[in-house]
Amino acid sequence: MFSKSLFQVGLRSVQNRSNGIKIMTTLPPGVGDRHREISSNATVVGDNKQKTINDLDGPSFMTSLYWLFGKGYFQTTHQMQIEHSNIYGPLWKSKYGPLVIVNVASAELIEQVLRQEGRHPLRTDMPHWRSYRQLRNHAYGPLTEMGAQWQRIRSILNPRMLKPRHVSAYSNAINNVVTDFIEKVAWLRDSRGDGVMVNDLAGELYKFAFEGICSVLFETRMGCLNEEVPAETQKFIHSVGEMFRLSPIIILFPKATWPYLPFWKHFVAVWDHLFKVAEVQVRLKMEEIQENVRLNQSLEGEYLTHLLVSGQMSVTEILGSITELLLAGVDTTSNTISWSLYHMALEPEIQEKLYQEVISVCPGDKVPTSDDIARMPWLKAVVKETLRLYPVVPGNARINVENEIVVGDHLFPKNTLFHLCHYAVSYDPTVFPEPHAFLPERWLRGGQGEEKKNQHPFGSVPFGFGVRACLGRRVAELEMYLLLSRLVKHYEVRKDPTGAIVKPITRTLLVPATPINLQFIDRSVKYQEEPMATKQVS
Ligand code: HEM
Repeated sequence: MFSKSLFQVGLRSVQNRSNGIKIMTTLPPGVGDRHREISSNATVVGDNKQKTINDLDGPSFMTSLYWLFGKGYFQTTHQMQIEHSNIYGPLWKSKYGPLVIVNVASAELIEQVLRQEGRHPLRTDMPHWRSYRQLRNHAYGPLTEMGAQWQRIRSILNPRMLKPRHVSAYSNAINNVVTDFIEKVAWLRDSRGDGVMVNDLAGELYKFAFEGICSVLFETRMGCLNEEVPAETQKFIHSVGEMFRLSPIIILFPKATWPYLPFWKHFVAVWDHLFKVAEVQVRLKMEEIQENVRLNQSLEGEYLTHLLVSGQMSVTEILGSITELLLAGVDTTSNTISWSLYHMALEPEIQEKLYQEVISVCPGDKVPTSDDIARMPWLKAVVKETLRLYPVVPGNARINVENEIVVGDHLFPKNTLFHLCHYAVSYDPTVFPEPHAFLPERWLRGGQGEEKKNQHPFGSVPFGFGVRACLGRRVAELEMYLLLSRLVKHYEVRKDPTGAIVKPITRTLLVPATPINLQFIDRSVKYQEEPMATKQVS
């Protein structure tokens, strides 16, 4: 009955369109007045015809291939977003064989797409990731699941990942990992960096991030920050990198050809390893729980214990979800922290402001808690600005499965594939003046932060928006805040005097193209030595 009435309303809107009068497009249930305003933009053009995908300009298949492989944008597709939006404007279509993608590169239009999403938003359905799971009879997790089943998984996984009360309970576990990382930096510097340099910081931070997310999910330590990293862990980190490297290549080929591709076997093998690591931990945790039950001991625990004990998901489902959480939790935070430190090394005055903020909130040996972090606006601004310049997910592909939608003055049918060009918008000078400059103050209230009032809220949405937004956001933020604040308190970070500028490339995610090497000067040693140095100079 409900669907029937929807159908009738839908029909009416189509009739309106054909009458050539101003259209009030049918909106999905639950979409408010704001969207009606948006829909009223769907005015009829002079020739009485509603604009559609056919009216969009954009590169043909051959032109797209030329850009990717002739001009060499395959690994800098984020940069291609900017170039194409300069040529075609904020809305254009790209063709890849039979696939037509509608690119959206303005804050207003991205807001329109995201606000009109239905109850079960869909990223590109990652058919190759799903194929692997079908091959091995694994369950889908939050990244790969769709529809009502996706919603069910999220409703189970969300509370202990996103509710502040639960997330702040992870502070101790993460702080322990941070303490080890600070020591590891000293060891790396002294044993491999001539007493001053840490080479390939992102590589080291991958191990930090893996250790951090494992300490949250499994309530256990994996030894990634030991001097010798366990081979299995090293292999996990390598497998994540390989999977992200192969993904954009495999997707270029038709599904039927995948099993015959020379690298498909490798793709399957790296996924096997990712699942294996999670499986070992799930099995160990189940044994621990059984032992506790046998001994009549409490089953208190955080993430994995909770999932296993609450019985809301089967073990296969838990494995599918935990593997995807692990996968999503490594490259994302580690790269963001690397870029933050890189910029602070390039801009010592920004680092100094952060240092002053941290020592005023946490003087002496005080280790920051989530409450302390709440009193560090500069720290948060540094992370926001980093994510603006380097959005880990530079472009997000979405499909409007549930409704036809209006974007700008175009009407798009159900199942249109949109590519949200977050990177291009992050560098839009009308949203962020001086877009290439690293200016954390643009996120602060007052002072230069006056700008903030004028900033479009969809100018930078690094964790996504709405029900399908990042599941690990709060944990990621906690990890980044605790690590950055404590690292900057302990060390002064300086740039590599011989180093060239590091640029990002896209490997599914946005990552540094070349290693980031930085000097780490122990602040306590520095301040003991500084008078000596001054004396020598005088
Ligand atoms: C700097 C750190 C991170 C950034 C910038 C980031 C960003 C994102 C973005 C943009 C999305 C897509 C949202 C959308 O489609 O609207 C996403 C999804 C997701 N993220 Fe994160 N993420 C980060 C860290 C993490 C961590 C640490 C975890 C795991 C604990 C995680 C788990 C996930 C999962 C599971 C999804 C899929 C959610 C779904 O489709 O329902 N992320 N993330």
